[in-house]
Amino acid sequence: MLRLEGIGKRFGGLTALQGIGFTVAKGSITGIIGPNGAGKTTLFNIATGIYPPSEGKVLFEETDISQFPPERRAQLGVVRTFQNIELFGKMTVLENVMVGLHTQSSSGLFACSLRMPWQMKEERRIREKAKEWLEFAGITDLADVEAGTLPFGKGRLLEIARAMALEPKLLLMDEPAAGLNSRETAELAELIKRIRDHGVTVALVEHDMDLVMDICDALVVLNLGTMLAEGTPREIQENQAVITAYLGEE
Ligand SMILES: Nc1ncnc2c1ncn2[C@@H]1O[C@H](COP(=O)(O)OP(=O)(O)OP(=O)(O)O)[C@@H](O)[C@H]1O
Repeated sequence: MLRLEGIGKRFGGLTALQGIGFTVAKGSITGIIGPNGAGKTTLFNIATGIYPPSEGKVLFEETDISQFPPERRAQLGVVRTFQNIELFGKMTVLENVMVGLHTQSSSGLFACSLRMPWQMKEERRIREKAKEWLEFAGITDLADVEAGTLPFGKGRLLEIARAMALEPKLLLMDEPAAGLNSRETAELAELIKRIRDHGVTVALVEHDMDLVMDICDALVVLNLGTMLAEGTPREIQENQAVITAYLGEE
């Protein structure tokens, strides 16, 4: 689904990544892990189009998207979530998902504000669709709550619902468990598995090892800008180089 080939990234004289190559298999939940400063965020930014790689290629379904900006990737089905949740705080939970759907709709926000009959119908369709995504994320009861007042964990679920409304083929998540307590993390884990079971491939950068080991089908371990290992969670847990890299950090 997503293939990285020989990815390198330099910031001035600093080599942040070198020779990174792996595939995110269709239908998988793939985790990218590694000690602090390993290059995870840099790799995530390259995969999502924040900046291009200094060398190598990002291929999505065999299309070279290395130079595509985030919007163009989203049109192809590569959608991301943010570590710092970016919601419209003054809008309700439901409206936040509706905004995402409007950007896809033929009429758009402006036309809908004119309230022509066919646009009203479109508006109703979008509202229904948005409700379905709230249900999917388990936050239906919060539909009319102002998004800015949500507890952090619910905000994250909303952000994911909004991303899912774009009907991605691949969802890239930047530290989805950051800032969540254990109950919220468990809720998140269930949602991410549901997303995979819904047919959406997931790749995530994450620090929470328990979560990663629980939900991921495959792991990629970065260390000091290079690839240290890849394999199943069990293989990674038993990998001596990985154990040394993590212990060396403490
Ligand atoms: N925009 C930038 N300009 C210069 N150096 C950068 C930039 N972004 C990252 N780096 C450097 O690249 C290296 C990898 O950083 P990166 O943030 O990708 O690691 P990380 O694995 O995400 O770390 P953490 O787990 O602490 O978030 C670090 O040495 C960092 O200082």
